[in-house]
Amino acid sequence: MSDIRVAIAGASGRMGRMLIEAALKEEGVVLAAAFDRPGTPFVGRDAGEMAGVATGVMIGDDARVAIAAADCVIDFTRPEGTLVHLALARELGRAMVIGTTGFDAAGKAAIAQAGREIPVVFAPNMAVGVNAVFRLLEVAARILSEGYDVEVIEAHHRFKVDAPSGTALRMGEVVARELGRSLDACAIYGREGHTGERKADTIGFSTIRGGDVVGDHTVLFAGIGERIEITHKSGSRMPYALGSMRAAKYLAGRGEGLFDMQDVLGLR
Ligand SMILES: NC(=O)C1=CN([C@@H]2O[C@H](COP(=O)(O)OP(=O)(O)OC[C@H]3O[C@@H](n4cnc5c(N)ncnc54)[C@H](OP(=O)(O)O)[C@@H]3O)[C@@H](O)[C@H]2O)C=CC1
Ligand SMILES: O=C(O)C1=N[C@H](C(=O)O)C[C@H](O)C1
Repeated sequence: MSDIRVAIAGASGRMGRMLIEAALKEEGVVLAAAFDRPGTPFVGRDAGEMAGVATGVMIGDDARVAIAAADCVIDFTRPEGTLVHLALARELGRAMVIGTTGFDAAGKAAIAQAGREIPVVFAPNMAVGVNAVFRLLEVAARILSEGYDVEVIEAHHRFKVDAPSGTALRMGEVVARELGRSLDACAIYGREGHTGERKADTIGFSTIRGGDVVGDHTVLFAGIGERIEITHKSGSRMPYALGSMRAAKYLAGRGEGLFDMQDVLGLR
């Protein structure tokens, strides 16, 4: 199989930099382009500069030119940016890996629609460990389906703009599905004042924001007399970037379809 040529969106962002570093190291992946919003100070500089490598690939500000130069665009930006890049990938017939979180229902529908024309991996967390936790949660929810209250607790850095995290929401969805519930119907996103007793069959979410926390997630199953906690802690963003490289390679030569990291890792 020939190398997959990737374009990195949001090249100067926290994930963009990590993705460039990973793409430069990953066998079977070639960094074809890197781009960011017009006006971003890094536009016009070498994409490898922050990783201390001269690549000859300059950070551009024209998404169309960058996406056209690649087989696959990897996007960790913001929903509004990702949807513009998605439209370009559709028009140009390019594959796309989407790590951005915080989409509304219309955004998710646009991604599903694009998956009917181009190959797309869309996942709230590309780390192998988190995807293993999704499977562990299915087992835990099945065994602890009676008499245990489910709470999802997540912590992230002060710069994160969406809450709860995409990963926390997916954890809630995994548990809700296993328990035969709809997350939309049973999620509680905050408590304040006289809340009354906790209702059985709800799934609660708690969000912590502070400092430089990369990303911690815990699902708590709280019973009478015992508690079970399943926790994942990120110490670096590199596992997200390496997972994204696996996702890009998974899409190489593949036809249209909407996939997630469970597909990429063969966990279905
Ligand atoms: N799926 C996963 O495994 C992971 C997902 N994420 C998600 O990835 C996303 C990015 O996170 P992070 O790297 O920390 O964020 P940053 O804010 O550090 O980077 C975002 C980048 O996207 C650019 N950008 C912002 N808005 C737009 C837009 N409208 N159009 C085009 N580009 C835009 C920013 O440019 P500028 O600086 O000019 O605003 C910046 O370069 C978030 O949604 C986060 O939740 C993060 C880690 C792992
Ligand atoms: O914004 C982040 O940093 C992260 N976002 C993703 C999410 O919302 O789940 C993944 C990871 O937790 C880091």
